Amino acid sequence: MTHQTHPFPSGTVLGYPRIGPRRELKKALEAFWAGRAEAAEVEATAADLRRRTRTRLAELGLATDLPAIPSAFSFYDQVLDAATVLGAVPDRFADLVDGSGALDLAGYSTVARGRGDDLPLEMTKWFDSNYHYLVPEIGPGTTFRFASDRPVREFAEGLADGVLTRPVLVGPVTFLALAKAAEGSPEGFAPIDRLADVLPVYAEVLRALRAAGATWVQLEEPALVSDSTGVPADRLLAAATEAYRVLATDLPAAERPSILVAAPYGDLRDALPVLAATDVEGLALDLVRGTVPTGSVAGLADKVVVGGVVDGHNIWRADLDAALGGLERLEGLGAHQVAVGTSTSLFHVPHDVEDEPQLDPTLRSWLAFADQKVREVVTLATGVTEGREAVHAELLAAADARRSRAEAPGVVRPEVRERLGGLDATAFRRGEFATRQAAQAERLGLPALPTTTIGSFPQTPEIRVARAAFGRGEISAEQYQDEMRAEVRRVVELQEQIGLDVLVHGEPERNDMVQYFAENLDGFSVTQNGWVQSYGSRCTRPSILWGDVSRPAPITVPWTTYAQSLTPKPVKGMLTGPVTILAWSFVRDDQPLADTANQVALALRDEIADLEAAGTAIVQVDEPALRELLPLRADAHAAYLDWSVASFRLSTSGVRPDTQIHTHLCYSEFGEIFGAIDGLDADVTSIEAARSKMEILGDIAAEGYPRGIGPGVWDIHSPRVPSEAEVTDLLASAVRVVDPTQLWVNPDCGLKTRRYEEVTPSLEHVLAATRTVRDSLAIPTA
Ligand code: MET
Ligand SMILES: [Zn+2]
Repeated sequence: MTHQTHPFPSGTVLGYPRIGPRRELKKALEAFWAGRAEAAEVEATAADLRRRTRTRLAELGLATDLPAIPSAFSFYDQVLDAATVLGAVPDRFADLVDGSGALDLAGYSTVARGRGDDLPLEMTKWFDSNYHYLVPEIGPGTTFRFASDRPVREFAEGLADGVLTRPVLVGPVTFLALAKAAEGSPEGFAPIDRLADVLPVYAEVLRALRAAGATWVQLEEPALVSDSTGVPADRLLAAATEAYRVLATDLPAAERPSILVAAPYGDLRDALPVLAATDVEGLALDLVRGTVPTGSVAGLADKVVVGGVVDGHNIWRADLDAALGGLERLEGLGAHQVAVGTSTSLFHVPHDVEDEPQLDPTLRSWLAFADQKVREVVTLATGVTEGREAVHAELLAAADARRSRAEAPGVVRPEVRERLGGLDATAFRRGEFATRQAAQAERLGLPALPTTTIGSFPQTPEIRVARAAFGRGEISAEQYQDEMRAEVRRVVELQEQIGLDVLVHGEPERNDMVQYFAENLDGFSVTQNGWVQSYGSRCTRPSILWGDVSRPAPITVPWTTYAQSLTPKPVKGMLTGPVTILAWSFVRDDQPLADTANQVALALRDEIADLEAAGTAIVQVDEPALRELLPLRADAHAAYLDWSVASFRLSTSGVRPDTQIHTHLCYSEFGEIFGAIDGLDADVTSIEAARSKMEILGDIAAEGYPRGIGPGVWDIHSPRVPSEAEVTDLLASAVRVVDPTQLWVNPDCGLKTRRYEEVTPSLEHVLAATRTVRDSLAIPTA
């Protein structure tokens, strides 16, 4: 040992759900934002949640006298928290900080949510998860200071309760790698340029934590497992060396807690030897996505290595035997101590399987939510310290669960496998686009710049009330269906009044675009309380894809054909694509994702065939999550894009040339995967574009993309109603870049989160703008 390391527990988790088993934090925050609760009430709810978390984790077997229990609470987002600690608040919110640079809960909420014309911090996906973080804005002039001692207070709160926790902070390299250059930054500036200026503040935080009694701190550095942060690899590695020289070497060990650098979501690769060569006392490795390093790694001899063998990102029970094997190999690397951990924080999974009494007991026996995963960690830690015999019964039970999973009816269905195995290349290919284009033009007779929407119309309180009543058995299936049909009729009439060209039924019957299909396909189950945080107070309830997938009966056909019966205009059928269904569910881990995606694709293919047979001329298959599952490592991109594009094509290639296939993409930057979008071979692609002022169109024009494209002309993420002039400008800029015969007109995304007060005038403006631009083109309208 070159210097003193504080004792570390034999088992730990990197983080735990923060929103509460019954979404208590969500409810408290939303009441506060709505003016129905005081900040002090939210603080009290949060303190209570933190206390319950500590108590629960201790009950489940994590140590309280060694820093096994993370102190990783957040009111909204951990990246915003780091910005708050560093005092890095954008200038437009400068009035919200007090004399010492701190934000109160109201100010913190405003930075997260915006006010009037002051836009909130931008939100984007956290690594390859479905969690969204807030993007810090850092410029050359951003001042950093130790502005919020919240992490210190929360640590002290645990200590006062008799629990020695381990504070968790986003590390300096990741914080800067995920930040964006503040507006007005000079060309070539990158936030990582400010590393030397944030490190002294991190050092102060570490000193304060030590003074409060913390023995270990966890600094999260997932940027080091990714090629996708925009910071070149050599720059990231140099930053890691510099950061941990300043924090671990220059700052003497006696003046700070021991440092655990955590690298969730993947393999450190070249960053492992770099981190191992620093004086940090511990490294947490993701051994679910990554592997145990082979060969020797210099510098591990005086370090604690946390082997993240329990998957923090999915819900299946661990293969405890294999996990122990991995930990044994890890011990072979000669670290000072090997501890057991989760691969990532557990905030990606729900709290407790016991909260799902309605789930099939066999399925339930295969699952591990956060609490079950803590038990797995504790079991494995016993196995490591006392030997396999000490946990013999637990190993057997885990093996039994896996066997039951492999053998249970529905997990492997020969008819599904045979059908997939029997496919040849033609199942993935449509005919020539030119032929399709001519046939579709003839069948549809649409005007230039056809107008449409993305699918959903507002989910009104009445719809939600009816769905809840139906769920509770208070109204019959017929009553529910009648109410939804009445809504479809209203939506169709509204679209006709506004003058849209291609109509939708409005999706009132869908609670969620993935769960709806999960509920109607074999191979899926849905939970009652399985909420996970998506961003801020928003949660989703991912479905569980556990078995071979097939479609027992048509799903959307009755809704689409009913809508079509009400209007002579074409009504688009609406489906969610295979990649998005996978991305927003907990997916089986016992076969390649590509195979699972193709099973979903075949079920959708059948649905599309039924829609086509029922007379539907246009079918849209949404793939908003196509970019989200893109692997963090560049060398894995090609294989991913191959199977994801193939599954979309498998779902859509069974149609006649005169049936028009649309797809819809949103939520992220698609420029990077433009080739894949082209590869989908959809006749028309609608894509989020309003906020970026149609940036994507440049790529499209440059690539010579031949098919239809509908760049969003209305940013539906805010309640703002765009003016007719604004939409006209966007469309006018679009027709300058793209051949007008390819152009469609639509909003950025579905309208389900908006209200009719916004939707009706916005769509009217879109239609008026379209007429203006059509006239200016002098293309005859049909
Ligand atoms: C997140 S993409 C949403 C697409 C879906 N068809 C909707 O309009 O809601
Ligand atoms: Zn969308």
